Amino acid sequence: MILELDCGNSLIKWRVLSKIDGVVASGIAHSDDELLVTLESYESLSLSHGRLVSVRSDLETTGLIERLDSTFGFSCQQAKPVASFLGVKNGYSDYERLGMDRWLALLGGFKLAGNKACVVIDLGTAVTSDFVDQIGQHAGGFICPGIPLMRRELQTHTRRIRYNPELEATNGHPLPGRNTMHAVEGGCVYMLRGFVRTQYDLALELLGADFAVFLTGGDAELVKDVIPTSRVVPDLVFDGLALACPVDS
Ligand SMILES: Nc1ncnc2c1ncn2[C@@H]1O[C@H](COP(=O)(O)OP(=O)(O)OP(=O)(O)O)[C@@H](O)[C@H]1O
Ligand SMILES: CC(C)(CO)[C@@H](O)C(=O)NCCC(=O)O
Ligand SMILES: [K+]
Repeated sequence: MILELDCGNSLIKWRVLSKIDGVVASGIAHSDDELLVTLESYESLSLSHGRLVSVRSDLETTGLIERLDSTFGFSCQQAKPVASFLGVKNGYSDYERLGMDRWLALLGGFKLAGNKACVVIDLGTAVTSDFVDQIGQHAGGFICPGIPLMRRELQTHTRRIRYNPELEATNGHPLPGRNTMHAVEGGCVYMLRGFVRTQYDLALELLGADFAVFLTGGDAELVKDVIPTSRVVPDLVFDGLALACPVDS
């Protein structure tokens, strides 16, 4: 079985693939410790390979790889930056600086689009967009705060925005807020929706009319109706990870 890890800034998303049954287990962990404890608690998992993408520091990432090796006895492959792969050309002036989660989602998106132009928007802690044209040239993209960061900044830099967001999850398409919590949570959703709309307009200019739009990340559902032709692909980063780190055997 193959362990796949997406180590983001706030969470580690993990899943386990079996050759025969596909995804047999998945979850999120808030720390390396939690991840290892969780994985060890599954008696039915026999992990033989691992692959990982990380936007964390090299020190943190190597630390996790070493702990996985000593606990389970396999060395986890790490997706590393490359200038081009599978027909996609990294558009950053310094390709190593492009977040690996963005690069993998882009590889996954271009393949899913049938090697055609696409826009990939990842709505998580941070929100990112990336554009790739029909010949696989990545044009670059944008990074902006996602809902958790917007919410936290408002609470940190004002005196009277105080509420517990856990009381009510951000909802789909809110009406004007009649209390602070609804005003902020709804406002953040509209910020994302506005961003997604502008990315679509920009894609029309940059890519012409024929492009696919893929949405991924925890908040993709909140914006999907902004672009009716868009597809929500929750595992796009994992799809890209499998392309970048194939496991044979
Ligand atoms: N089960 C869940 N756990 C955590 N966040 C969730 C969950 N379901 C939806 N969300 C939403 O998803 C967003 C986080 O998305 P995602 O997990 O894609 O973040 P991320 O950018 O990958 O984070 P990281 O910085 O860890 O990479 C949050 O705004 C949160 O509201
Ligand atoms: C933008 C994030 C934080 C999104 O997870 C990640 O892709 C990252 O750390 N990127 C490095 C900076 C860049 O992509 O330009
Ligand atoms: K992410």
